[in-house]
Amino acid sequence: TRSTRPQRMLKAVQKNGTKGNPESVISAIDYFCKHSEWAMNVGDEKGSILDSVVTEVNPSTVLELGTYCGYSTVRIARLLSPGTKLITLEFNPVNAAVARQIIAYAGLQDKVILVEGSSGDLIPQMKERFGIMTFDFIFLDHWKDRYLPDIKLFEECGLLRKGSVLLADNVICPGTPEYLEYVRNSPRYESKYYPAHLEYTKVEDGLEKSVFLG
Ligand SMILES: O=C(NCCCOCn1ccc2cnccc21)c1cc(-c2ccc(F)cc2)cc(O)c1O
Ligand SMILES: [Mg+2]
Repeated sequence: TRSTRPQRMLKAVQKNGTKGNPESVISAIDYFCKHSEWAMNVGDEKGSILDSVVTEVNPSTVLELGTYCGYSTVRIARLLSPGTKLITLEFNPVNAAVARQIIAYAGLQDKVILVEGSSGDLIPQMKERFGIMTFDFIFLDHWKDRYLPDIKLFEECGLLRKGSVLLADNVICPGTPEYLEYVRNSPRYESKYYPAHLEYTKVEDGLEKSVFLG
């Protein structure tokens, strides 16, 4: 059967990237998306904002919802302190298989735990399966209609602490209106919008950073 876009992206990384060099993997994916095929990675513009928030938080416990091809996984993992690992959830097994190879090509496989499944099933298992108490940093980049139910699940499962930072992609395009309304009106969060554009386009999009106040 015909290859998938993530599989073609992996080939481009292996051709144009340098093994063990995360920056070259990020550049190879951005080049592929700008010159060959658009793909729904967070991209370079929003990726720089992601980098700055991760650097500011310097998290010890990290969760990413929505691995896709591993682009943002590589962006985050390359900035983590030695010994820190990030957990990333991917629903689509074909994409997960590509992501594992892209993460390994970047040399970051020891900093990443990639779990296949849905957030609704896996979030309640975080404490028992991974020995997590609370998350310092969460990147939301999965089904846009799961952002709101999942933030409520984080609260119910006691996975947030005073100061936990949630960063959400695509709050304008495709959009997460119910999530935005919740975090911007809840007294339990301090939220800030970072304007940008949909990856590799001129379409308006942005990231919403929300700090849990306890
Ligand atoms: O849809 C998007 N992402 C989500 C993928 C599936 O995620 C499924 N998934 C991954 C873990 C996971 C865990 N639990 C449940 C579902 C779970 C997404 C879409 C666009 C986009 C914007 C404009 C367009 F014209 C077309 C597409 C841009 C983005 O940046 C995105 O992130
Ligand atoms: Mg996204």
